[in-house]
Amino acid sequence: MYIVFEGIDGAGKSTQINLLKEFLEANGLEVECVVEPTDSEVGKLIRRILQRPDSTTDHVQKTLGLLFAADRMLIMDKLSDDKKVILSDRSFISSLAYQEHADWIKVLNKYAKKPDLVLLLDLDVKKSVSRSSGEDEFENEEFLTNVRANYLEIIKDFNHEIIDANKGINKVSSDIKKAVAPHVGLCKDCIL
Ligand SMILES: Nc1ncnc2c1ncn2[C@@H]1O[C@H](COP(=O)(O)OP(=O)(O)O)[C@@H](O)[C@H]1O
Ligand SMILES: Cc1cn([C@H]2C[C@H](O)[C@@H](COP(=O)(O)OP(=O)(O)O)O2)c(=O)[nH]c1=O
Repeated sequence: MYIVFEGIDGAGKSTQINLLKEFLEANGLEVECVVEPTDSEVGKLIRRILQRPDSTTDHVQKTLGLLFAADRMLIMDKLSDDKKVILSDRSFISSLAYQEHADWIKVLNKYAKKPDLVLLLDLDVKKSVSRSSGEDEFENEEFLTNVRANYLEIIKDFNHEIIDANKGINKVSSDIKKAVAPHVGLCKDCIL
């Protein structure tokens, strides 16, 4: 089971992945977490490029589209372990939302694993900017407004749940557990 967390920067993906992992493990499931960009050589290069002042310009975005697709191929074996619940912080859906040029990005990611479930943590852009470190050029209001709109459109093509990420951490966590429970054979009504 490959469950992907998506959302703009600061939406709470890593916080919620940790909470869901604890919950699933307490219910006897084997869980593995992955993060994109990864800690591979390609992932390290991506993180450097994300900090360039011109990172949101068209050619740098296309460069990132290529690198993200390569980085994700390096974790394909891990994502394909059907005995585990894989919780992923981002996927090729991030490339569709951030890098745009949808047809080209789809071709580049032809061999990327398709998620069984996408949880879109939908956060107000202003909250995202105030939560983020400000280190990356990506974390600006205009850019993220566009990314959020892209997500709401793209997500329709996938089995998904939209989670209101503006709520407190515990409420978001309980909404996520309720959304995931039926997919992993747990009782939705047993979650507070
Ligand atoms: N529901 C929430 N309400 C308020 N702050 C939150 C919430 N979820 C996460 N945060 C805080 O926002 C910041 C970004 O959260 P994080 O989980 O790293 O987001 P992401 O992985 O999506 O970038 C962290 O400081 C985290 O503690
Ligand atoms: C996976 C992926 C991430 N990104 C961007 C989104 C983030 O701004 C950045 C990842 O940086 P990161 O600091 O990990 O952000 P977050 O905590 O919000 O996930 O890379 C893309 O533009 N395309 C992609 O395909």
